[in-house]
Amino acid sequence: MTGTPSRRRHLSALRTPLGVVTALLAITVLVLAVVAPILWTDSAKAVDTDDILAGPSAEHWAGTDNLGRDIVFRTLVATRLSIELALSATLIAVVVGLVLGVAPQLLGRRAGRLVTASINIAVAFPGLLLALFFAVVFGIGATGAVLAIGLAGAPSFARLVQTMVAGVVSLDYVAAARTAGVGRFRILVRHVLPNVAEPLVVNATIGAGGALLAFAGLSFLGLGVQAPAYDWGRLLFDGVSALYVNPGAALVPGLAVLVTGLSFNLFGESIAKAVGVPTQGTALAPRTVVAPRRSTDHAGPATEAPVGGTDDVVLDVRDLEVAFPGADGPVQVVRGVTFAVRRGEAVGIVGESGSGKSLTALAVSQLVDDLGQVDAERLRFLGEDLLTSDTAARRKMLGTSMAMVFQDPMTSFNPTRRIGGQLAEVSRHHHGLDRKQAMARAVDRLGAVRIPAPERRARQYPHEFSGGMRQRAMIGMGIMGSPSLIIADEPTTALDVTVQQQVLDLLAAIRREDDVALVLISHDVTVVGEVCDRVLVMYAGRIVEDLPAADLATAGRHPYTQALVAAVPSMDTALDEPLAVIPGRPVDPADVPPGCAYAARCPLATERCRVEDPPLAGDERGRVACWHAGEPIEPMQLSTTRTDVP
Ligand SMILES: Nc1ncnc2c1ncn2[C@@H]1O[C@H](COP(=O)(O)OP(=O)(O)OP(=O)(O)O)[C@@H](O)[C@H]1O
Repeated sequence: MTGTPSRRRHLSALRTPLGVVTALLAITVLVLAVVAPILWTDSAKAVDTDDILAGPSAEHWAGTDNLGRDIVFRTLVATRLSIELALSATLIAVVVGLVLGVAPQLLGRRAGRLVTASINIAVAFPGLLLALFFAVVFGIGATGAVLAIGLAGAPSFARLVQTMVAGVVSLDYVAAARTAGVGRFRILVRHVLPNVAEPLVVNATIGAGGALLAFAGLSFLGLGVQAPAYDWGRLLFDGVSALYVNPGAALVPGLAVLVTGLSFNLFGESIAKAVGVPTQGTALAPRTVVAPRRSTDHAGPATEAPVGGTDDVVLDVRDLEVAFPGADGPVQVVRGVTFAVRRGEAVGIVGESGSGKSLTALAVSQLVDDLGQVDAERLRFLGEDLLTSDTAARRKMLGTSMAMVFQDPMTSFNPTRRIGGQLAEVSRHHHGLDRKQAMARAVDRLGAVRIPAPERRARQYPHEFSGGMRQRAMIGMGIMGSPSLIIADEPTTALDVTVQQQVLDLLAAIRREDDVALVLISHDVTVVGEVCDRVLVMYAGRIVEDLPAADLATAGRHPYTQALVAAVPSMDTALDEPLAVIPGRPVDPADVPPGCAYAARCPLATERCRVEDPPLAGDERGRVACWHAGEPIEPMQLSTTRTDVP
C-alpha cells in the first residue's frame, strides 16, 4: 500500500509554514531532552562562587544563578525533566479522560448519567484551580505536581472522548454491531476506540503544551519540583527571585517554557486542522445509548394472537409507541403500531418523511437512542419477548436471527477495519468459529452476495468498495448467521438506479432461497410494490392502511395511500412538468390534531374526521383506518404539483 489517506493528511500538515516551524521546534526539544543531560550535566552543575548572579558574558551567555551555575546549561539540561513531567501528566490526563469518557457507554443508564454530570461539573472548573487543589492533596513535589496536572486535565479529555464516542456510536456500523449482538465492551474496543484514537493523540500533543505551562505555574508557586532537582518551572522560580540582578536567570527558562509549550500546542493544532479532528474547544453535547425500557402502562394480555393468526410468525408487534422529550412534554412519533411478519414474508413500510417508518424498525431492532422511550403491549421476535431485560441469550438471538441493512453504505462499515474481518466478527462472536473458519465463512458470504473475487475483497477496507458493493457486503454481514428477518431501511436510496435493482434482486433472492422474512422501508412506493407481499402505509406515526402489495397501485382504500401512489411519476410524465406532490404538509408530531391526522390534507374529510380518529379496522382485504375508506376520489384531488404548494 502507498499510505493511508489519513497519513497523507498528516504529512500535508507539515507542509504549511506553521506546521514546519512548530514540528522542527518540537523535534529539537525532544532531541535536546535526550542529549542535553548526557552532554551538559557537568557544566550545569559547575559551581563558581566567584561569579554568583552574574549578568550575561561570553562565558555565561545568560549569566549565572545564586551559586554561579550557568543558566543556559541548566535550562538545556532541565529539558528532559520538564518534558518527562509534562508527558507523564498528559498521559495521566488522557488515560483517566479515556476511562471517564467511555464509562457512560459501558455503565448502565443511571451510572452513565452520573459520570456525565460529574465530568460536566469538573470541566466547568478552571484547570489551574483544580491543579492547585490536587497539588495540595498529593503534596508538594514532582510526583504531586504530575498527578495534580494530570487529573486536572482529565475532565476536558473525558468530555472530548465522550463527544467523539457519541459521534461514532450513532453510525450505522455500530448499530449493525449492536444488532449483531456484539457486547458494549467489544464494540468499544473494536469499533469505537480505533476511530477516536487519532483525534485523541492530536489533542494529547496540544495537551502536552498546556501541561508544560501548568508545570511552570505550579513551580512558580513553589508547588512543583523541589531542589536539588530542577525543571524549567523550578529554574523560573529561582530566577524570579534574582530578577533585578540577572533577568536572564528567569528569562531563559521562561522562554524555554513558552517556545516549547507553544510549539507543541500549535503543532497539534495544525495537524488537527489538516486531518479535520475536533479539539477540546469544539466539544458537543454528549449522548449515551441504552436499550429501550419495558412498557408498564401498556402491559396487555401476552397470550393474544398476533394480527392475522399465529402461524409462522417471526415478528409480532402490538401497540408500539416511541416518544422523545419535547419542549412541552414527550412527543409521540410512533403512535400505537400493530403488525406481524411471517416466515418468508416481505412487508414494505411506506410513508412520507417523518411518518415513523425508521423508528418503528429501530424499536424492533432495539436501536432507538437513549432519549427515546419505547413502549409496547407486545414486541416479540421468534417468540422471544424483546422488552425483557438485556440478556446475553436475547442479544445472541437478535445477532444471529435479525439483520439490519441501512441506507448509507458509507457509514455501514467501520472505516478502520477490513471488510472480511468485520464480517468474520459476527461468526467468531456468535457461532464460536475460530479466526480461520470465520474468515472462510466471510469469504463465502461475500461470494453469496455476488461480490466478485471475494477472497481478495475480504482483505480490503470499506473505502476500496463501491457504494453498491458496500451495500451488498452489508447484506452479506446480515447473512453470516441464518437470519429469519432482514430489516432494510431505505437500502437503495443512496445508490444509482442500476445498482438499486441489483441490491433489490439480491434481497429477493436471499428471501426466496432461505425463506427469510423482509421488512423493507422505503419512500419509493414502486420499489415496495415490486419487492413486497404486503405494504404498511404509515402517516403521522400510525399505520393507516395495511394491504396486499398487488393492490397498492390501484386498490388502496385510504386517501393517503392513493395520494402516495398518485404522486409517483409514471413513464408518461413529461420531463419538463413539475413533479406531483401530496397537497398540504405532513403533521408535526408535536402538534397532532384531534381526529384523523390526515384530515387537513384529505379531499374526503368531513366533520367526523376532524373530531373522531378512525380505528385501524381489519377485513379480508387488509386493514384501513378511514371513515371514508374506498370512497371514490377524483385523481385531480389526490396530488398537486410542487409549484402549487404554498
Ligand atoms: N432521535 C430523535 N429525537 C427526536 N425526534 C426524532 C428522533 N428520531 C426521529 N425523530 C422524529 O420522529 C419522527 C419520525 O422519524 P422517522 O425517522 O421514523 O421517520 P421516517 O418515516 O423514517 O422518515 P425518513 O423517511 O425521513 O427517514 C420524525 O418527526 C423525526 O423528526
